[in-house]
Amino acid sequence: MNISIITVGKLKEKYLKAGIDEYLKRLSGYAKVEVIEVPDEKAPEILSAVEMEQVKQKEGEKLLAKVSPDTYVIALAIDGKVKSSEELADSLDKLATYGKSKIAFVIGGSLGLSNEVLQRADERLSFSRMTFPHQLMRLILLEQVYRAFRINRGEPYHK
Ligand SMILES: C[S@@+](CC[C@H](N)C(=O)[O-])C[C@H]1O[C@@H](n2cnc3c(N)ncnc32)[C@H](O)[C@@H]1O
Repeated sequence: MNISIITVGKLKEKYLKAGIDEYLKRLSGYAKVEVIEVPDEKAPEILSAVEMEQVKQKEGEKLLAKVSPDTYVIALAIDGKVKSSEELADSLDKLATYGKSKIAFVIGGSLGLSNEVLQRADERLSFSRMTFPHQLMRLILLEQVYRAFRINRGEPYHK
């Protein structure tokens, strides 16, 4: 299985980078996983609603440019479907069974994902109704993907 995590902005914090590298290393035994960063749109702190939409749209175009037509896209969205770790594991297992070998998880920038990205997505996944910083979201997602592979292989994992 080929998994891409497509994200906005360059990861700056060392502590997040260390965690992400650790999970990428752990995942290397289970799947080909890569993190793709697209540049964020430079914008002032205060934006009008129209400007915010423009930023999301431009970032969305860059995110979608990294998605091939045969990729199954899972958009991370606060108002998406909440799943347990076991349910996520089961979804990934089913995708593999049905021959979906390319999966992209898409994480929005600080303003979120554009409608175009949400429309392209095959599903929207929520990690709760809370808002997480997009850079931390990468780490949380990688840990859950790792957990999913451990669950599917029947390997022990921390409850
Ligand atoms: C800082 S959040 C954006 C917040 C923005 N107001 C929104 O509603 O999308 C950045 C990105 O992280 C991801 N994200 C943050 N919290 C999430 C959650 N609880 N579940 C799923 N994705 C989340 C989403 O992809 C989101 O676009």
